[in-house]
Amino acid sequence: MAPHTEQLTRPAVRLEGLTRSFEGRTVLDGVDLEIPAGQFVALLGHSGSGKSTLLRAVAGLDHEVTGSGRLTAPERVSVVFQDSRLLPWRRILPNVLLGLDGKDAEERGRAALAEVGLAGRERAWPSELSGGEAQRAALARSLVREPELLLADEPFGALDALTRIRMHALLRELWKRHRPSVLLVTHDVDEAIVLADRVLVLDHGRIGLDLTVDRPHPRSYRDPLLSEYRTELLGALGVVEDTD
Ligand SMILES: Nc1ncnc2c1ncn2[C@@H]1O[C@H](COP(=O)(O)OP(=O)(O)OP(=O)(O)O)[C@@H](O)[C@H]1O
Repeated sequence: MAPHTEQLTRPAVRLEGLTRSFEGRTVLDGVDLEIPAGQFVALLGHSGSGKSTLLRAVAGLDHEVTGSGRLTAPERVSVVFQDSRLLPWRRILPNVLLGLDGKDAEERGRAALAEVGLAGRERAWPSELSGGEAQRAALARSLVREPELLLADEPFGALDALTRIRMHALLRELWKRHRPSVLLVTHDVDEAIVLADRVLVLDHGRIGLDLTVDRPHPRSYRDPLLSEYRTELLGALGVVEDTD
């Protein structure tokens, strides 16, 4: 996988007045958003606030949905979901290579698996992988396509706490090496502030808070300076912290 060497100055993603409704109910109500190329962004919001709807719109996966507005996204977009969506009847390497052709595809697939720590597991079946390993394979399948934009919808939501922390480090490492723009949907405020350089809160169909997290990486959950960001984000989500 070659890193993106060119530094693009145009925004990778631009939403202008994006609306989406279901059965007459407005979920996205004129969202305006620009994500510069290479930026790592997290999107928070209450359950049902429209995070996945926004992500699906950017991914171009919502053709049948009622809506309006303008949306610009890069050509090469990869999506990672909460479940790995590996095909159970294919081994790991063919899963990673799905839909790819070209002479060097296999070599790239093997390199991607090595990058996510799955060297030697190319011939394993998806059922033989742990949840964390399956998500690693899903990341390899995304990154082997050299996306300009990586969309991730709760990719670590089903993993145990320790595996999540390892996956955070891996995702950040992969981002550093390949520099796609990232839009990470999560429920987890700590995940957002540990990983992302900008955190958005979706509220009543719009971006209610747009927060730049200006702390060096790697970040620790225990960093007291992150607690100000946490408080501000929880406030935007309407959660009052217990100060006892
Ligand atoms: N295809 C659909 N048909 C009807 N309603 C839908 C559809 N997709 C989403 N919705 C509704 O739109 C609202 C926003 O859903 P969405 O999945 O985007 O929220 P979310 O913020 O991602 O939620 P969660 O955090 O619980 O995953 C919800 O009320 C949901 O029921």
